[in-house]
This record gives sequence, structure tokens and C-alpha cells, in this order.
Amino acid sequence: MTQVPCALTIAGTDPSGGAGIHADLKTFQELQSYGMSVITSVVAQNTTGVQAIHHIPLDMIEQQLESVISDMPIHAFKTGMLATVDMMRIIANQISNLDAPYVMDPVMVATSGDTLIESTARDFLREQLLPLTSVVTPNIPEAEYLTGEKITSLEDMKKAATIIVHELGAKAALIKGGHLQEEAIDFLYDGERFYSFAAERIPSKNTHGTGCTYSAAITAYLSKGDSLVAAVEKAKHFITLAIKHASNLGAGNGPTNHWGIREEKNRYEHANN
Ligand SMILES: Nc1ncnc2c1ncn2[C@@H]1O[C@H](COP(=O)(O)OP(=O)(O)OP(=O)(O)O)[C@@H](O)[C@H]1O
Ligand SMILES: Cc1ncc(CO)c(N)n1
Repeated sequence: MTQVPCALTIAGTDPSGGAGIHADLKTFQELQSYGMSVITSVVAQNTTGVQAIHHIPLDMIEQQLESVISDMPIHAFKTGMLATVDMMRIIANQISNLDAPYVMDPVMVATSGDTLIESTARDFLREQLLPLTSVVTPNIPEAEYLTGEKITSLEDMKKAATIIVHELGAKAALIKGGHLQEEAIDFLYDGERFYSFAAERIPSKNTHGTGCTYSAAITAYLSKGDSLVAAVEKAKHFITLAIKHASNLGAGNGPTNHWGIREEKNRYEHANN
């Protein structure tokens, strides 16, 4: 019997449906991986910003993880918003039982500028969780925090990727250039080679949850057995289309659109398989 690809996300919520767990599950579904989730924080947020945050009690985070891990196959997993050191300790402990690629989106600040992680937890993320990852996907401000170096050019992005792999211990780093003014170019470094993934910059304010959707797409493709490079290449195509097809919902930075791109995605995958 063919096994169904299964992907898990460990992250916070977004009731407006554009970021966090909601974006992840929609992406898994769209890319035909069976989606599962463990919720770390319930976040009252929308396209204009974050209104309130409630952290799930630690024993409940642990129980959710145990419930999924003890019963379900997990072929790839990702983490998104992990706000506190205590949460991270539990998660680090539980995921060490998993034999599957780990994609970390090192979420620090929402598109709106609201902080989603305690400052002490940033250091724990860098020192304890990062070495467990198969790939980490920082945007430029996150990569600057992780490396302690300013990034203003494509060369700086590449240098940050090498620091994250060789000095901080991630297996691979994907530095996202969404925050630079030029082309939307990302660099993947796997410890040996650089790969670049470029796309046209789409003039749009609808970029709420782009990082979540991108890392979820990478996770979905990994769960289906793709290599890291293939997974990133397909995910880059997916996020570019998702930004392009955004529906301009809400009064602030609107969400990307996953389902409207189905036909275009199918054509692309057909041509590249
Ligand atoms: N305007 C844009 N046009 C095309 N691609 C973009 C644009 N903005 C971001 N991207 C791409 O989207 C992906 C997500 O990158 P981004 O840097 O926006 O993530 P992020 O800042 O973590 O997202 P989030 O808003 O969820 O925090 C990257 O591949 C990036 O290059
Ligand atoms: C829950 C959550 N995770 C990540 C982000 C970053 O986009 C967000 N806005 N909300």
C-alpha cells in the first residue's frame, strides 16, 4: 500500500487564517501531504497586527506532542512560533524521538512588526534548537539576529548562511531575501554548496504569513520524499504564486492565496517531474 505523506507543524495560531498553524495546514493540504498540528500559543491577530497572545500550558503542549508522535507517522515537521524557553525545552526533548527532516522557521516578529518571541527564548532557539534542524529559514532580520552581523547585500546573505551552518550547527540554512529591495532571491547553503532561488518581486502589501507558507511548503515537499534542493525550488515557486494570487483581504497586510494557484502549480509540477 502506498504510504500517505504526513507533515506536522508545531506553531501558533492566526484566526484570520493567513499565518501560523492555519497557513501551514492549508499549505500541507494544497500540496497533498496529510497535515497535523501542535499548538503552542493562541494568537489573536489579523492582517493589521497582533491584538493578544495566550500561551498554551506547558503540560498541554507536551501532551499534544505525545498524542501525535505516539500514534501518527511523521515524514517531515516544522516549527514556527515558539515563544518561551520552557516551550522550547519540551519541544526539543520530544522531537529528538523523530526520525524525519526538521524545518525551522525562526519566527521572531510578525509582518505587522509585533514581537512573537520572548527575548531569552531567542538565545535558546539559537543555541539549543538550531543544531537539531535539517534546514532553518530566517528572513534577513532573523538572520541578522542569529549571526550578529548586519546584512545589506547578497554576499552578506551568503555569509550569514555559512555562519548558521558552520558556527551555529544547522544542517542547512535558507536565507530569504524578501526584505531586501532587489529581486526576491533566497540562498540555500547545505554545508557544501550554495543554491539560489530567484523570483520576480511582486509589488504587493499582501505578504502576511509568507514565511509560514514557504516553510510549510518546504516541509510538505520533504514529507513526500523530495531532496532539500528540490523541495525549496518547488516551495519557492509555490510562495511566489501565492503572493501573486493574493486576494487583498483585510485592512492591513493581506494573506497569500493558496487555492487560487492550483492550476498553475499543477502545470508547473507536471512540466518539472
Ligand atoms: N514581494 C514579494 N515578491 C516576491 N516574493 C517575495 C516577496 N516578499 C517575500 N517574498 C518571498 O517570499 C518568501 C518568504 O519570505 P519573507 O522574507 O517575506 O519571509 P518572512 O519575513 O519570514 O515572512 P512573514 O511575513 O511570515 O514573517 C521568500 O522566498 C521571499 O523571497
Ligand atoms: C502564529 C504566527 N506565526 C508566525 C507569524 C509570522 O508571520 C505570525 N504572524 N503568526
